[in-house]
Order: sequence, then C-alpha cells, then structure tokens
Amino acid sequence: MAIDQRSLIVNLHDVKALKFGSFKLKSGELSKYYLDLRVIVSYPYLLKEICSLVTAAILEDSSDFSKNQVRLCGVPYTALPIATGVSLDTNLPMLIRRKEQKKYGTKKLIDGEYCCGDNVIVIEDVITSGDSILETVVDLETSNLNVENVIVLVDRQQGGVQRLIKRGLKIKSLFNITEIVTILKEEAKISKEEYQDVIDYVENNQVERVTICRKNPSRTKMGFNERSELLETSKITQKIFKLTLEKKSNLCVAVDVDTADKLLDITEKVGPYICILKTHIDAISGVTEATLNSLKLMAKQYNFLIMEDRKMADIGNTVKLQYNKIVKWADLVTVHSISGGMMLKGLQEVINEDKDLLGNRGVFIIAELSCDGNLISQQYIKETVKISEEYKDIVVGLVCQSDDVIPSPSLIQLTPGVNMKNSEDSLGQKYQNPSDVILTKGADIAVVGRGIVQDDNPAEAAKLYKEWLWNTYIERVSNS
Ligand SMILES: O=c1ccn([C@@H]2O[C@H](COP(=O)(O)O)[C@@H](O)[C@H]2O)c(=O)[nH]1
Repeated sequence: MAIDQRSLIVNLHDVKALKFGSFKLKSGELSKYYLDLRVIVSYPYLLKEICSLVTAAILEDSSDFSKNQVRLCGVPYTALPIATGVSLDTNLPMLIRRKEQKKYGTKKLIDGEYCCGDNVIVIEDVITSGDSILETVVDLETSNLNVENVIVLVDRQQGGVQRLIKRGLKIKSLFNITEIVTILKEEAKISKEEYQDVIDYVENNQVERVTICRKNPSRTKMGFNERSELLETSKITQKIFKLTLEKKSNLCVAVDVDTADKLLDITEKVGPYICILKTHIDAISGVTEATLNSLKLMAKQYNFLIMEDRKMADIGNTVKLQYNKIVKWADLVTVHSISGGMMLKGLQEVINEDKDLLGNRGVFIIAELSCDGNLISQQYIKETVKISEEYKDIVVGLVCQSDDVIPSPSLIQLTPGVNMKNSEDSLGQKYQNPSDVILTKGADIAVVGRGIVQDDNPAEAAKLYKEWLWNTYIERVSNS
C-alpha cells in the first residue's frame, strides 16, 4: 500500500473518523469500532485526498465503461460530498438520489440530468451488509438508469461485498477494516487488544453465514472443511485443511535465510502462526541432521507442515534420487511439471516404498510463477493441471497466481508473491497484498517470505499476516 494511503488512515484516526470501543450500529448490533466518515467535510485536505483516490479508482477502469453516458451518484448522505468532489475532479456529471420521493411536482427519485440507459457509478463511504447501496441502486434502476460499478471507501468485511457481487455489481473498495487496523496497530494508534477485538468481531459478525451443498462447487467459494470432506480429497490434503482450520491460519512462511541458526531462530518465532513452513534448504549453510531434527520437533510442537521448495524438474529417475533425501524430513515438496507425469510416478514410488509415508507426503506442482518475464504459457498451465489430476493421491495442489487455474476444490492453491509493504523487488518478483491474493488471485494458502523474515519483529509480522489472510479467507467463503 502506498505511503500516502497509510498516512490517510492515520489522519482519519486522528480526526476520529475511525473510533474503537463499543458502538451500537443502525441495525442495533454492537460493534467494536465505528467509522464516522461524516466528519471529513470539516477537513477539506482529507476530503480532497479521498476524492483523489476514488477518482483514480474510477479512471483505472474507464475502459470498462460502455458508450452510454457515465454519471456519479453518492449514497446519501456521507458519500454526497465525496461524489461532488469526484465529479469536479473527473468532469463526470452527478446525480442525487432523494431519500424520500418528492410528493409534489415531478415526484422524481433522482435529481439531475440523465437519459434512459445512462451508466451510473455509485459511491459509498462504508459497506457492511450492502443494504444502503442496494437501496440507491434500486432507485436508480427504477429510474431506468444502469448500475454496474460501485466504489466504497471501506469494506467492513462482513459479507456485503459478496452480496452485491451476487447481485451482478462490480465492487471496488479502497480499504478493508483488516488493512486499517493492521496499519493503526503498526503506527501504535491502537492497542493490540483493540486490534484483536476488531479482528474477532469481523470473524464473528458475518451477514447471512450459510453453508450450501453445491452440485458444481466453485473452489474459492467453499470452506476448507467442506473441501476436506470431498471424496477425491487425498489424505495429505485433508491433513492440511484440518491444520489450517485448527490454527486458523492459511499462512505459509518462506524462511529464506542463509544459515541453519537463522532458520531455527525464525522458525521458533513464526511457528505458532503458520500452517506450512517453506524452505530452500540447499541455499542454507550449516544444515545438519540435527538441524532437520530440530525443525521436525518444532513442526510437531507448533503443529505445522514442512515444505521443501526444491522445484525439482529432472527425469523421473533423477528426481527419485533427489526426493529420497528430502522425503525423510519434508512433508511437502515442490516440482516443475516440465518433464511430465513420469517424474510424479518417480515420487509416488518413493512414497510407496515406506508405509509410514503413505498419506503423509504430498507434492505441489508449479503451474505459474510470480516473477516478471517467466516463460510459462497457457498451454503449459493446462498440461500441468492435467498431470495434477492424474496423480491426485500425492498432488496436494498447484503453486499459481490466478483463481481460474485449479478446477477442483480438492486441490489447494498456494500463492507466493505476498507483501503488505512492497509491490516488487529489484529482481522481478511481483507482490500482492494479503486481501488481493485471497480475493482476486484465489489463493487458499499464501506464501510470505521477506515480508516476515526481514521484519524487525518476525513473530509480530507473522501474526499480522496470519490474521489478515485468515479474515480475508473467511470473508471470501461467507455468504457464497
Ligand atoms: O512463483 C513463485 C514460486 C515460488 N516462490 C518462492 O516463494 C518465496 C517468496 O519470497 P518473498 O521473499 O516473499 O518474495 C521464495 O521462497 C520463492 O522462492 C515465489 O516467490 N514465486
């Protein structure tokens, strides 16, 4: 997230637009925080900054707009000054929805000039259930206007976005509440307890939480519990789902360090917050049998699995030799699919040789890479998916970057390239923030490396990532 957005959140907190404590909402429900964005009209510099962000979000998608006239409409009342500012910034004309229909004269619901079929972008300050936005959308539609896009400042992550998506609307939110409290905690504006209260509140206050039995389930919409019960889910995959649910964690940490001591030190710190610990053991000096034993002990103590990210890519026989060394200590391993299915047969043979390993070892296949300029093509991805379906007893899932790669809910999407502060490194690595990686990219488990390992306080950073990722996963599967 850009620095100016971080300072905007801090400023909003300072002017008491974001408040923490116990508050009664319009619905009667008690909330652990309150967003009072009405106050921004008294702070023109904040209003201006918010309008610029909304303007940028609108212009980013301007190619989506159909040829019909585009107009703006703020949900009354808080979003009205924002819509006005954006209208002045973009030159897009504005409409005003009346809260009550005029009882005389034109009896209009909507004030302003428009033609039948014009497209309206709706702007709102906060979304909880989505009801207020829908009221405005319905009035616009009743007046023969067309609404496809909605921009909200803050998503309270209680399922409103999903409800509106189901209604066919495209929603863009500038911030969500997990991002906000994460930043405020980092900036020492709220206490750990206040942060945790909000995180728990979001998880326990989802609108319309329902479990639906689906004939054609969509992976990203299903909960891990439902997915682990599917017939085709392998034993090792079930074990991962169970572990994520027990620890409420879909965080995998990549401990990319250069010495065995650092490996053990970071593992001890992040262990309580992760479901998988990922290593590049061949890049670490001083690793001995004792190091691997300590790692295994910590995995047991903190209940996580170990994955060696070796990205094996040779012929079946060579891969078999390599895997014989890894299989003793790593529950999971990564492979490239470049040499085809026989290589997986080699891995399967290694596992089958020891009955204690059966159902306790698994493979992630690389289907996409997170770095710029990689050579993976659409055809390669398709063939990789095919191989994963053929070796379902040992393939746990795919390492990929898009939500449409994995067709089956019994396979797990592991996605690296996650960082809440940076958007890239100097060697082509591309990053998403935790919300995007779960909601847009479709990750089930997200891999964070330097964002945690190079933080001054890796334990604290792991906790923050864990909570952000898990809350976003809960938000994704609620109401679907
Ligand atoms: O496409 C891929 C596949 C694997 N990785 C690995 O994940 C971590 C990412 O580390 P960061 O420090 O968070 O960039 C690293 O171990 C890579 O080898 C990946 O980044 N992209």
